[in-house]
Amino acid sequence: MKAPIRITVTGAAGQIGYSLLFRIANGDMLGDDQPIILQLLDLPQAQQVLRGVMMELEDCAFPLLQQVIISDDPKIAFKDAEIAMLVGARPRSKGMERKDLLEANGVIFSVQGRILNEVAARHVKVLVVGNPANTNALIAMKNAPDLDPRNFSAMMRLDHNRAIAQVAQHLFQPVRDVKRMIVWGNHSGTQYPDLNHAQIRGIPVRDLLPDQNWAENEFIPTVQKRGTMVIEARGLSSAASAANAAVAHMHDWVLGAHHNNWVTMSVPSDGSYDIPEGVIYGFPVRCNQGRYQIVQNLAISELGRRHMQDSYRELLEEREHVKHLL
Ligand SMILES: NC(=O)c1ccc[n+]([C@@H]2O[C@H](COP(=O)([O-])OP(=O)(O)OC[C@H]3O[C@@H](n4cnc5c(N)ncnc54)[C@H](O)[C@@H]3O)[C@@H](O)[C@H]2O)c1
Ligand SMILES: O=C(O)C[C@H](O)C(=O)O
Repeated sequence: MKAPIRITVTGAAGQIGYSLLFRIANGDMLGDDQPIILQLLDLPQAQQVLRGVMMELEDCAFPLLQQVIISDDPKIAFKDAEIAMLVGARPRSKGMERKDLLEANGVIFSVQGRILNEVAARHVKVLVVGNPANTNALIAMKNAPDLDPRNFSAMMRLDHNRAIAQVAQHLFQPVRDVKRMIVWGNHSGTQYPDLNHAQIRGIPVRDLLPDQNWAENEFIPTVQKRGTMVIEARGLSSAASAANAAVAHMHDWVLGAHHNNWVTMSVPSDGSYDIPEGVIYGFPVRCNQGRYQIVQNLAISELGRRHMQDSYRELLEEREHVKHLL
């Protein structure tokens, strides 16, 4: 029997939390042989709801779930955490851009970064979901100087999955066969979903497209705007698909992606693809034994480069806006 892993989930009483916790407790994230302890954080006014969520977790009698701790104190919730899923933050509503949330949400991540630095396990893996996710992850990372920056990531997996689904649907192909998708940049309208390296059973997706203009005219804008379309349809931002992406992100980071595939993670830039250090940026990565490596030497078109630099510049603007928190 393995030792249990402590997993912190913030915003655990919220929408994403309600879809996420049961998947984690069922073993979907860390495997069906890995016992877990859930440490759930939410605001004082959400504690009653959180107690209800805890009761439901208990009522599932998940064999892997050893303990559930609920708290409104981040020092308790992050204590010895080996995995931290930072979901707790305000979502945008109709008509807002994700970066409009920086004012309201940025400070949450400076506080939580400091507390992670103080009380979490030194090898904690951090995934920031709360928007604007890339810049919030940068804030958390900068406030945790004793932790390895490579332990911090932001979620682009939902965009990655959306891109795969669009290609699979367009070409009437099974989702599982679409490999080597990438979504570069920021989790925002400037992201660059790139199918130029994607393959279906080894055949380049580009060679399968009946209309070469589809990528630029339909695929890219559809993926870029998908979050907005969900908000317009549901009146609430995506939750189950976000939780699913968070589970997949952490699963692949810890246990490796299936079938030698690569996945998109937003991670600290290291100069790869002319994206200078100093932002958290969506890159294609391979994961192995709990570590990720940015996939290198991919050819990027002129148009692709422009998209990638636009998204980089937007991240610089966001960083400038929160420089007092870094
Ligand atoms: N990166 C992505 O792909 C992606 C996808 C979907 C949603 N999101 C973002 O995730 C965040 C959460 O979305 P949601 O739909 O679950 O929102 P929600 O409003 O339903 O839940 C958020 C929860 O966070 C809690 N919270 C707020 N501040 C907190 C703090 N300081 N500490 C702990 N908990 C706190 C709230 O009380 C609430 O329970 C939003 O910012 C949303 O925009 C990101
Ligand atoms: O769009 C949003 O605000 C929520 C989330 O980031 C998404 O992509 O669905």
